[in-house]
Amino acid sequence: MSDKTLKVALLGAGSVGSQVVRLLSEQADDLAARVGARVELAGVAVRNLDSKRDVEIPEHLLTTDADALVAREDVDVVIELIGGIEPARTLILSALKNGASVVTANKALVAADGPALFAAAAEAGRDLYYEAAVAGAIPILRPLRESLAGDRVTRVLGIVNGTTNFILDQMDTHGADFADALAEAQELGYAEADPTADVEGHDAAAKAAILASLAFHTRVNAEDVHCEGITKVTAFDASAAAAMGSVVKLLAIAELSDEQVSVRVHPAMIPLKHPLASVRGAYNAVFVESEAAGQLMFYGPGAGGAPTASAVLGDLVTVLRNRLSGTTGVGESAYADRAVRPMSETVTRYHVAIDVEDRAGVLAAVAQAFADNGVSIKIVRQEGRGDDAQLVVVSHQATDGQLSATVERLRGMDNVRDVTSVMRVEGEAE
Ligand SMILES: NC(=O)c1ccc[n+]([C@@H]2O[C@H](COP(=O)([O-])OP(=O)(O)OC[C@H]3O[C@@H](n4cnc5c(N)ncnc54)[C@H](O)[C@@H]3O)[C@@H](O)[C@H]2O)c1
Ligand SMILES: N[C@@H](CCO)C(=O)O
Ligand code: NA
Repeated sequence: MSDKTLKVALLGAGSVGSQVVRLLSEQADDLAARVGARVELAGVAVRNLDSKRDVEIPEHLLTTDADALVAREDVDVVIELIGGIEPARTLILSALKNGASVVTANKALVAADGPALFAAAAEAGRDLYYEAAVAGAIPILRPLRESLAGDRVTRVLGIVNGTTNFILDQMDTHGADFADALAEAQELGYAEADPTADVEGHDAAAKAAILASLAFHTRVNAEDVHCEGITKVTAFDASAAAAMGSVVKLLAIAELSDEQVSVRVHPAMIPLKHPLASVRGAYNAVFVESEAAGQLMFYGPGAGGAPTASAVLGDLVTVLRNRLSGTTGVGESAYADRAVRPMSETVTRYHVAIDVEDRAGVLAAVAQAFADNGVSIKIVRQEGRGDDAQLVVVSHQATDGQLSATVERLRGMDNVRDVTSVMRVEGEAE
């Protein structure tokens, strides 16, 4: 083992940061053996010195001056666990400029401004690793970046937000109230500082952008991702899914077709027999389809302090080994420069439930609305309800533009009383 001691500066000691401190201390000997040098905390930047923390941090390590900490010449690696765009961005850029490598879990920042960060790392000859940013503890970025680098990935389909999966699961299995389930996810440390990012789908969209960039060797940022969250998912949607032998999940989907990428996050019905249907609680799973390997599934804890810290420590060991041997890992691979397909041209399927008047010609008029938009119908089910009827229509594949135009037309029809549920259908053969 080298006599050198490698120094780590930690920014942020919240849910994830405090677990990183714990693991660095509890596993110090193993980490030293694996890295080939002792690993020591140089300092921990916090917002408030007196906050109550999940782990005890020696007082002399704490500072509220993150800028001064990243400017220290003896720091080899900066771990950024503050979250958000600023000051995280400026701190990471100055860490790289000062010659430190960086490990971060900050998907919001990587998805918003990845190329500038990767360029700064390349210019500095340092590493920027972010495995914890997508699907927490699950190794998914390195498999895409390294293990699958010789294959052609065509599709990534994932449950990548623990908070929303936890909420949907609690609503589905225990009939839980949305607000109670969200409060529990916050209590368990899964949710973002502002949980709007979780429930509106922005957190999953950031992860989808990162996955798509790595899978398809191109640049996709958060703004390229069509994003719908779970706030409009109702108990009726859940029961409509159950009636179809399906379950509602918030999916992140990145696809490559005709050399264009399409990237989207939205709730969708998936059949109970699909492997993603059994992903419960705050667990995540990412399904990868590639030309030679076929289907691969990566599954595990997608959120929470300790699981996320596991991914951070994994990156830390790699980055420190690189430091010792004077090398860096693989940088950005964005040579393919692919166009992003608009959502309206993305192919999907819809499940639509409508309340209609139960009289002659109504079914034909509804069918005509689908036909006029070029949408073929796969399943129609009708249930009588006094003078009304509930119609459930499941379409064949069509573009999202054709499908949403059909729903608009249904909403405007005199004999349609209400469109009670509109949900995309994924993970099912045509
Ligand atoms: N919690 C998870 O399950 C999870 C999983 C994967 C990735 N992440 C990511 O990890 C990062 C940290 O998440 P978290 O859950 O630990 O958040 P958190 O809110 O629990 O912790 C963030 C900490 O940073 C501190 N902080 C904010 N601004 C600061 C500043 N300028 N200087 C010093 N400290 C500052 C806050 O006081 C807080 O203690 C985020 O980027 C998040 O998206 C979290
Ligand atoms: N808030 C995120 C943390 C993991 O990135 C989630 O719930 O999945
Ligand atoms: Na991960």
